[in-house]
Amino acid sequence: MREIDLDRIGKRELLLGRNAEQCEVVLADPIISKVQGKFLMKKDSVAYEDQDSSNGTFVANMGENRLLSKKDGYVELSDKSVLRIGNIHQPDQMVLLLYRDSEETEKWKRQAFGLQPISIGRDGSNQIVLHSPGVSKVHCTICRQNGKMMLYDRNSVNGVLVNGQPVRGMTALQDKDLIQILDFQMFYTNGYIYYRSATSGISLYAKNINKIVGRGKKKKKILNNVNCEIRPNEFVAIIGGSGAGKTTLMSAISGFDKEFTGAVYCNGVNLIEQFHSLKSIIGFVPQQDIIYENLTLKRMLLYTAKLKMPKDTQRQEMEQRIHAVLKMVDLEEHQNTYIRKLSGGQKKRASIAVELLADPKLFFLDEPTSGLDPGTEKNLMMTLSKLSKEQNKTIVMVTHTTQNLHLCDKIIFMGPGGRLCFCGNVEEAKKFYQTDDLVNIYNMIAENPELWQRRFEQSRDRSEISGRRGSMDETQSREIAKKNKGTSGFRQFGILTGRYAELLWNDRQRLALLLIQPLLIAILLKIVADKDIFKIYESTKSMLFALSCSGIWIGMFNSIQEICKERVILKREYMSNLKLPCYMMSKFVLQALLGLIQSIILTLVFLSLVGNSKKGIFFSDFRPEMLFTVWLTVIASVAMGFIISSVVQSGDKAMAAAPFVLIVQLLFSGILFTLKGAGKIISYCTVSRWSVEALGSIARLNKLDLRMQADFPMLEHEAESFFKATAGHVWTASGILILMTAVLMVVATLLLRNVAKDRR
Ligand SMILES: Nc1ncnc2c1ncn2[C@@H]1O[C@H](COP(=O)(O)OP(=O)(O)OP(=O)(O)O)[C@@H](O)[C@H]1O
Repeated sequence: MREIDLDRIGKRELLLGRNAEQCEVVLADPIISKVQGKFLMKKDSVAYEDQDSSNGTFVANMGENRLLSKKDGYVELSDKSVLRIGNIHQPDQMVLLLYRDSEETEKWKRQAFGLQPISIGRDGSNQIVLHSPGVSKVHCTICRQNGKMMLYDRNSVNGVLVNGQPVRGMTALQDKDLIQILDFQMFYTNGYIYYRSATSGISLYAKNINKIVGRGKKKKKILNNVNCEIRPNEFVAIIGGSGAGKTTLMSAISGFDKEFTGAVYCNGVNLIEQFHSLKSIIGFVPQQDIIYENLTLKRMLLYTAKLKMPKDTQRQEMEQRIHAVLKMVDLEEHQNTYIRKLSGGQKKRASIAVELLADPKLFFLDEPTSGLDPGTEKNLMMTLSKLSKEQNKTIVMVTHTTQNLHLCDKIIFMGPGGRLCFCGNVEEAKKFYQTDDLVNIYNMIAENPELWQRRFEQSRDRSEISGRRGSMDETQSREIAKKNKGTSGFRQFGILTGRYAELLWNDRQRLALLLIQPLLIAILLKIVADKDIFKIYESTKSMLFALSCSGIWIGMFNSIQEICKERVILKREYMSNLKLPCYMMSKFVLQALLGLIQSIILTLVFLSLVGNSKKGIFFSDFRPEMLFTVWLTVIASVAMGFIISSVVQSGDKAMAAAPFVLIVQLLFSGILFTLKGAGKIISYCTVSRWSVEALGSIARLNKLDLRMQADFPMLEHEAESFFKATAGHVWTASGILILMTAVLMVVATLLLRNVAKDRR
């Protein structure tokens, strides 16, 4: 294995071949032609052209996988592009060239195969140790079996790619195979694994990005043919006027918005197609904070670590990582402070800390400096700049500020209509726009964005190599590697339930209100209740209806804001690895528990206040049965609340939708009106109907005297099938309430999938 530093040769054009007299890069291998290819060293990048070699050059680069010949012209190389020369099906007759674009601080190491298998993982006991929280303790092993080298994925969280293809369980390794774990690249040849235990950063290349929204006359282009390149470990700011498409561009190049045309390559791999494999190396901090106000900073980070880090991560390792991350964002002394008590700038840094936990190599931030004072803003920019250089991170942020842009390696200037009007460093921008003040550029672009977009493209084309774009348009997409098992469902459910319980508990004031509410309602019900309740039909029926409505009210208001208020955090976690059914179940289980306590307070206090007890359908006392029915009413209403909460984007909108749902429950319960036709059908779908039906049956309404019977004893009380006092009937009504709850929860979970489409 040889390493060749192309920059050090110091020429613009470098020939690659066997002939030492002609070529600057000499590979004395018979597979290589005398002059095989040519590297063109540009200011920011390197391109390669095959020189009519006898074997051609096979390129695997930014979605391309093809054999090059001279007529293909130059191909732009990106970081970690792979060139293969010779017979790619016979590795012993093939030369493998890996192109790395970033500064390498570490030499390639090699691990020889002995009798024992080679294990690769995060833990120090492995032969090859990869230092990244996203790597599992023992990620994979390679061993000799029946004369073959076999690679076994040890059920790792983030999987292994061999030659760009995900390994499912195991695969046989061939000589010169490339093994990739997150952004660690290794290769196998001649009985050795060559690797680097430090990563070298992620490059990003956006090609021909267009995005159109709206239909008909409202159709508009919000990204207009954007092309840009971000090199490993660069700190990049996307700037431009309001509505210029900064956030839209960032969502597209981060893979968080997939609805655009064009392609984004992350270290040469198509980001959208391989998002599932790559998402663990991506961090995204949206405009709103992605932290829970009612947790302490450390607890927040601990829950996130449990969700994001591999399940074999020990508590001590998590603590160490949390400590390291808090240090990076300078919040160590606030680790035990409740997030609600942190300042705006500290909260922003806390959101960054949450994302840093999984050690993302590609980090996106949407307006992290908005609302910060100039000092805090500068500190944050310096922190980000330091992170990009010291922690090998490629950082892209949207910002409105022009104050500290000199800290960035590159600025991307967006103009109205989603036009890219500049991409380069601050000094180059000033030179291009012939101004000393970046603020002037905003005005110049606003006046004529088309002109500046055209000028910038022309200036770029002059320094580009003709044919580059054309050749890349023939991109062949690779198979999607859907491999990210993440934390198991049960584990996630446990973590999310723990976090939600802590959040409920920490908001003591709200919890107290939720528990006092049923007590007050029970007292109010007693005040309006007739003395002859449970003796006279009419007053009992009205009271049971009121009890049922109270249950519906309590359940819905428990849950109606619980999802929408944390939608931004949910979106971020969902895009990472959160499983929505686990999330919904964690909410439901705790809401059901809370609902049980509220039902106990409401039912038992009310029944003891009215002082009547009766024989139940199943037991000698009807109270447990009444309580159970009220509880079923509450949890079905909790599920109704979840439906509203998963559809709307904010608590205000959820509260605005609530009266409509409650009115439907009142009108179609079958108590206030005699329903026929469509009304009857709707009533079958209401919680109130089945709740009152079960309560009325348990209270044996059919057997109670009508009020008129006091004056006219011969009058008969006709039994209604609605309140048939049989065990079967009570079971049916209760079963329907349970079924409704299950259906509503499934619908709410399905609806919640739209969270991925939220704009921010
Ligand atoms: N899904 C969408 N439907 C309709 N219009 C959209 C959609 N997404 C974005 N836009 C529009 O596209 C334009 C660019 O939006 P974007 O949020 O990217 O701008 P921005 O540069 O980040 O603005 P700001 O600096 O104000 O946050 C805006 O005019 C916005 O209204």
